[in-house]
Amino acid sequence: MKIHADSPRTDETALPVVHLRRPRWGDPETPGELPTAAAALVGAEGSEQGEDQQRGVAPDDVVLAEPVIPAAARSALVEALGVHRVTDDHRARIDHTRGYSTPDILALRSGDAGDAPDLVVSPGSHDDVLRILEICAVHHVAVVPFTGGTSVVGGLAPDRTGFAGVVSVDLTRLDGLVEIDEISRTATLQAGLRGVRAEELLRAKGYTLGHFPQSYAGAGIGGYAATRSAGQSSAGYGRFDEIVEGLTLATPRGTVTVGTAPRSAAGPDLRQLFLGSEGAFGIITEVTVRVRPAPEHRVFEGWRFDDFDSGSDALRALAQDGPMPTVLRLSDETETAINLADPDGAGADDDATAQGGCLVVVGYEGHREEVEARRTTTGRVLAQAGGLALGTGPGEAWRTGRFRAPYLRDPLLDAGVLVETLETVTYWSRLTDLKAAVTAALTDTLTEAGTPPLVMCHISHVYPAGASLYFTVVCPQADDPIAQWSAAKIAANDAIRTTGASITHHHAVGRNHRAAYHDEIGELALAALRAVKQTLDPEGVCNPGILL
Ligand SMILES: Cc1cc2nc3c(=O)[nH]c(=O)nc-3n(C[C@H](O)[C@H](O)[C@H](O)COP(=O)(O)OP(=O)(O)OC[C@H]3O[C@@H](n4cnc5c(N)ncnc54)[C@H](O)[C@@H]3O)c2cc1C
Repeated sequence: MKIHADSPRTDETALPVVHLRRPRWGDPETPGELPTAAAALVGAEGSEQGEDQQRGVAPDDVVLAEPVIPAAARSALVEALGVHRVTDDHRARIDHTRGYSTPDILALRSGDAGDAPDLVVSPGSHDDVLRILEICAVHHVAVVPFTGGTSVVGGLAPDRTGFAGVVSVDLTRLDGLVEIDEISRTATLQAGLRGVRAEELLRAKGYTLGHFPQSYAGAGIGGYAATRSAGQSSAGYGRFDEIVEGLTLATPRGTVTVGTAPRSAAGPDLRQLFLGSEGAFGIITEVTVRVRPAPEHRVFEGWRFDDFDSGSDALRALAQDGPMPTVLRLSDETETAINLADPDGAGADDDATAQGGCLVVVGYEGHREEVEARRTTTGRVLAQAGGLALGTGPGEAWRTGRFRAPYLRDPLLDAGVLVETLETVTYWSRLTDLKAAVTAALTDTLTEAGTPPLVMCHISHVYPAGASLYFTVVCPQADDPIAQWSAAKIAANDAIRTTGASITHHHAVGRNHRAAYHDEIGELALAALRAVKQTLDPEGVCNPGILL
């Protein structure tokens, strides 16, 4: 087995926009395949026959419930948007069913499209979105905003109990670069703009957003803002919420615009109320972001540390005392040994894995002289902390392969291998305990179920006070893989909350993390958020059951 030749092994400036077709990741014309070493690692060599059996029900054969939208709501939507912008087409409903978590993929493969929307509508303007919300509020129809559809936390599967139907609002047509303010270095982008296309439009003017989540091929601006997404270059460019200067929100009660100035003492910062609101307060239609000049030079390199703790100390030193590279990431011993930082090389030995220990990937972007100066001083800190320079090989392998890992999941599932990820964040002083607790929770639960896992972890985003941990879990699939993962995830969530960490650093809350999130913020804070929702969305039609 080999990775398909056309799968995107490239950097962010050359990736195509991918229109995701459920249930598989990426362009259906260029399916991912397992690299030989990875296939051998999971015992999936030559299992094409097994693959066909595991792929499950084809999307076109999934049986959908009849759409249950009130006739008056449907005709009002058609009148507002035009007949071609309102559809209950089978494939459109399937492609807007849930997101891209492993349970989402498995459910659809099993033929379960129970969360399919009744209608998919495509607004072309902010006013269209206002009108949709107004109509849905009147007819008590639930509304799901949909940008790229890459949610991994159940953010696209609202609780339809008590509602007269569910409408998915696909924002793809809101795909414009509204304006660039070159003096202030900001850009206003429409919410439906895909990340890849946004970067393309900005690069044409000499700028970059610097936001590259692993879901970059599919996710978009509205989704980034609604989930507080974090890109792989967050050390240098900041998380998405950190670069948002302002936004426009359509609600069933009208429009809210925030972000008069970059900083203000005029009351609480309302941008922070709407960033991460996951469609529960309304639909974000425009976002103004800080942009940077596109980098003229970049260098990515690898460093080796003896163990995770010494690598973690080195990252903390950089996060607290500088200098800060653009990308900074530490794989633990298991992830390094598997070579997960380079999906093509997963399971294979190379420079990064040969000597054991833990791999740190460090990337620098900017003006040439500044990059080289930062690289020298960062290198000094890493060497003093016990790091061994591995050169640019492992860094470049990670940079050009970093959008490929999602392509491995489908062939792994085809081969009967369960793979899923989860993430969390805590203070540096609690990081070791958090890693141990989550690893033990996942290992114990899946081992007791008779499917001992491989649990890998990396530090993906660092701050002066703490860091996020990202876990990847691989194990044989049980007869009911959704229940199998659900038990492991509950145990991991408990471990996260017991060690005082946050239930999510960047995947957001959705439906899957709702209970843990409510536990995390407490009753009073929850009541305050519900009061905001009640004000903006008195009928409660905006993404019911998501977040709140
Ligand atoms: C393979 C893979 C890799 C991933 N890697 C990363 C990563 O590196 N970093 C990261 O942060 N996340 C990652 N994610 C998670 C996901 O991509 C992010 O949450 C992303 O920000 C979602 O963007 P989207 O456009 O796909 O949003 P969607 O999935 O369309 O929506 C996400 C949520 O926001 C709501 N929403 C969408 N648009 C709007 C809007 N305009 N206004 C209000 N609410 C809205 C939706 O209803 C939903 O609840 C990954 C997911 C996958 C499948």
